[in-house]
Amino acid sequence: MEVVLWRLLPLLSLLASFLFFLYLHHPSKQVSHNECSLLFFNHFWIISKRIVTPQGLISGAVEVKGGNIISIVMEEEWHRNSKRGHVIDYGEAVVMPGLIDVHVHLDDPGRAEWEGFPSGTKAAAAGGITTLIDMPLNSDPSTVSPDTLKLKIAAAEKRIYVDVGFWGGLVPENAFNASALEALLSAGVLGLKSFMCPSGINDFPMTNTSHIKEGLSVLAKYRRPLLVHAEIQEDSDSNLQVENGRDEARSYLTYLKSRPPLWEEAAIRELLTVAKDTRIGGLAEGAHLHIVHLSDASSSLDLIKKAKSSGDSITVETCPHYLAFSAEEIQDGDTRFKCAPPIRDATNKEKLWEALMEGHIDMLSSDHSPTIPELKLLNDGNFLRAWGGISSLQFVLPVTWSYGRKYGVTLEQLALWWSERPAKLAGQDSKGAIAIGNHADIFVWQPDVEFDLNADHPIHLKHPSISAYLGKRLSGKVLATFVRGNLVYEEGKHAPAACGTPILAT
Ligand SMILES: NC(=O)NC(NC(N)=O)C(=O)[O-]
Ligand SMILES: [Zn+2]
Ligand SMILES: [Zn+2]
Repeated sequence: MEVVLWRLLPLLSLLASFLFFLYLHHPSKQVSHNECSLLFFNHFWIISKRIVTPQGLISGAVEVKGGNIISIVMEEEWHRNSKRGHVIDYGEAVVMPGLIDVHVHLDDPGRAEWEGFPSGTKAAAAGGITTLIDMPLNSDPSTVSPDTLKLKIAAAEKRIYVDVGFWGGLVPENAFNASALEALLSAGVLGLKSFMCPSGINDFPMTNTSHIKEGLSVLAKYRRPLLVHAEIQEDSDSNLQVENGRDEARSYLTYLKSRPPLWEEAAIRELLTVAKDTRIGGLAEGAHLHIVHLSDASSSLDLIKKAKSSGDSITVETCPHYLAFSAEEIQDGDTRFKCAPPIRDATNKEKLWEALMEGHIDMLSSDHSPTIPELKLLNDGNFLRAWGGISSLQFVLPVTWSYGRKYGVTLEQLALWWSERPAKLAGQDSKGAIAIGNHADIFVWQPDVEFDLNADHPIHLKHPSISAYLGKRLSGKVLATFVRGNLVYEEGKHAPAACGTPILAT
């Protein structure tokens, strides 16, 4: 009897391992007691033939444990490797560092009906974005003090599916008050943001260069950036046309002429008078200036290039909508395309691509700035009165890729523009690259898979109808998104619980 038992033992243990395997892979077990992730494991390997690392594209495996990347091995080494754990093999699909979107308006708290943290961060996860930095305006109140930052953090609690940081507002009320700015920075905003023209939001008034100079001198101590909406309202013919008839107001050209490139150029010219303070040995050494959503690829860009070569600490972003669309294609009355600065002509678009490819534009951001469809005035089509802002968050990756292919955009460039440089701007040393020790913020996608962005497509944004990309055919399907090792999105499904981390600067 005893002998029989001994003989059966290997068989029994085989059966036990098989049952354990079934238990782990049973569909109902995919969602464990850990509701933050669609994956049961805390220690696992991601394998792919195409992993984008700072050293280039490799075929190999990324080991994730406790939310971090703990090792990266090449394919040859992997085959020699005997220590294995749970393995997810993505084959030819591309594994990249999660995108970091430094310019997002989620409008929460106070205007969550415009977007809000839950839908905004679900859309981000579905688009491969693992971290976003929320703008200080369009929420109510604006984030301009420690108390208003507290409201943001409270609103984000258990409602964010990806990591979220916050920019604070530099406004006339706090700009000349160094201790107020220090309190805001000490409370954890990653940097400040200001407008050189009216922002469209009453509790976020515009700043002039004196305010900005003061802001930079405080930011210098914290080594954090100032982001600037660089347009200065100059007189233009079409300012006078606001009261014109319905047809003029529906015409895209009327709107385009109301915000000429001169507005951007004038703002940047003024900005550069204080940007020199950021040079080594300057009054605000340690601070950094970042120009958001550049649209003008002519004189404005020339000024920025000159400032960079003079040693100013300055960077610039543009957005997918300036790279995808041109004024010529925008139909009159189609206010989905209204944003500031405006989308300019096709020649300008070509020059933006050229500047991006040549490295004069440092990074990309969505400037996702939605509202309720009623305020987009989609029926009326009045470009002068509609809310300005493009709705795009979930689609920035396929848009950059689809429209960039003819310019020869590479996967490494995508990682540079959408991960590495944004991480640096936001001071996130543990993010922005697939590297040992970093957070396991990773997404997996199939660049060649095309899809029609129509009503059948799962859109997680609160108001899909206002998206400028609706009706487009795009290339690049996101399969899976990991935030700090949690599988937060896979094939149309999100993790049950919202476990993103609010990021506060220390
Ligand atoms: N209040 C806004 O969200 N404005 C935004 N609007 C745009 N870009 O049209 C922006 O970033 O300037
Ligand atoms: Zn702006
Ligand atoms: Zn914005």
